[in-house]
Amino acid sequence: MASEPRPRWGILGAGGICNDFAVGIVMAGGSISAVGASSVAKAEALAAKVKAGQAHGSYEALVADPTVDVVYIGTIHTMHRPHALMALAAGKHVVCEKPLAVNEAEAREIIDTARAKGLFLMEAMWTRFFPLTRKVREIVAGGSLGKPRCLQADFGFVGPSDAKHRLWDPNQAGGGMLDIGIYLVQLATMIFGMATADVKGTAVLTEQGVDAEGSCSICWKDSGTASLMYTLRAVTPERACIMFDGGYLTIEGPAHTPTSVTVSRSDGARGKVEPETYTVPLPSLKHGLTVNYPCSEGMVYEVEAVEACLKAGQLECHEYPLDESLAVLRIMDAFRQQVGVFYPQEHDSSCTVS
Ligand SMILES: NC(=O)C1=CN([C@@H]2O[C@H](COP(=O)(O)OP(=O)(O)OC[C@H]3O[C@@H](n4cnc5c(N)ncnc54)[C@H](OP(=O)(O)O)[C@@H]3O)[C@@H](O)[C@H]2O)C=CC1
Ligand SMILES: O=C1OC[C@@H](O)[C@H](O)[C@H]1O
Repeated sequence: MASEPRPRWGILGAGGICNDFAVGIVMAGGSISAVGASSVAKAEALAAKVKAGQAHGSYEALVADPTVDVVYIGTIHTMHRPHALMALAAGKHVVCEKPLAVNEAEAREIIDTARAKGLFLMEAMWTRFFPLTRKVREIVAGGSLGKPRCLQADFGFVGPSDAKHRLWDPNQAGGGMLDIGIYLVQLATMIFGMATADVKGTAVLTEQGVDAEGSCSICWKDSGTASLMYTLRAVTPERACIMFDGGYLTIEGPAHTPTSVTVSRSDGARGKVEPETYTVPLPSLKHGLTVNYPCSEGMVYEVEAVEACLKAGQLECHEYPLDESLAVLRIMDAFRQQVGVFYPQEHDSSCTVS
């Protein structure tokens, strides 16, 4: 019996993560129809590497390409909204890098558009598709450790020395929360859910006014608390620990791309636990392919998950639903409001942090 054709991908952008996601498609045995970038030379360079059929010198040409079914958007944060809206307007399914948009209001506009058009949309929160993230969810839902009560997690690295880099630039919605704090917040919503939470934040801001380091405490009064710390100026273990009434679960660093998880069960005697470790190594890169970001070999899991959704005709992914993208942005909006990080585009559009 002939197998169904795979969805044909278009890669919008040719920067660091676009390469890595495209490598994930190649590793999944998928099909890349085209790459579209700000210049044809950039598009051609990536297209040659991942053996895409076409290279377009504009994003408009990419989304208009009839051989593209689903567009992956890997441009800077501030371009996610216009690029997602452009691809949806052209009738394409969309997978958009994290954060789905700069704030909740922008994300809502993208989501409403996708839903109105009956097109698939997902924020590319690749962590959700790692085998060990799925294992963590299974353990939490299974209830054998009891109820999750607290989460403690960190993510940090020393940011680029180039002061103009997107991470430091308010015009590109820089700062640590939207870039890496988001991984901690999505872990918290994965454990404690999407209900409205009380958010308390503190942060160190740069001279340009973006957050170089921050600490975010979240309280869901009926379920638990999260204590999250991120930094762009220190190396951290990038570990996460979920604490239950019957023990604790440690996701070893790098927790956003997990390869080792230890479950420590309490036998009832205070201070005594029985540890059990699960490991799943990263998949190997296919010959000749290279990635820009640590552990991007794991992009393949996300590609497989999206393709499974498309094959099943789903318009969103139950492992990272759009309402959860909104819940995460709501928390990040509240955090930014408290620590005083506002982006220029938020002053002159209706999309403001509420
Ligand atoms: N899932 C993950 O692990 C990771 C996700 N990301 C996410 O991916 C996105 C891109 O990050 P990254 O790949 O590191 O960034 P890069 O700077 O490497 O690439 C960003 C791309 O955005 C496009 N772009 C459009 N407008 C501008 C502009 N005004 N200035 C600069 N670039 C512009 C460019 O596309 P073109 O090539 O067409 O010129 C550029 O290549 C971010 O949203 C980030 O959060 C980043 C790293 C890891
Ligand atoms: O998503 C990400 O994960 C890895 C980081 O290095 C990068 O800055 C960020 O965008």
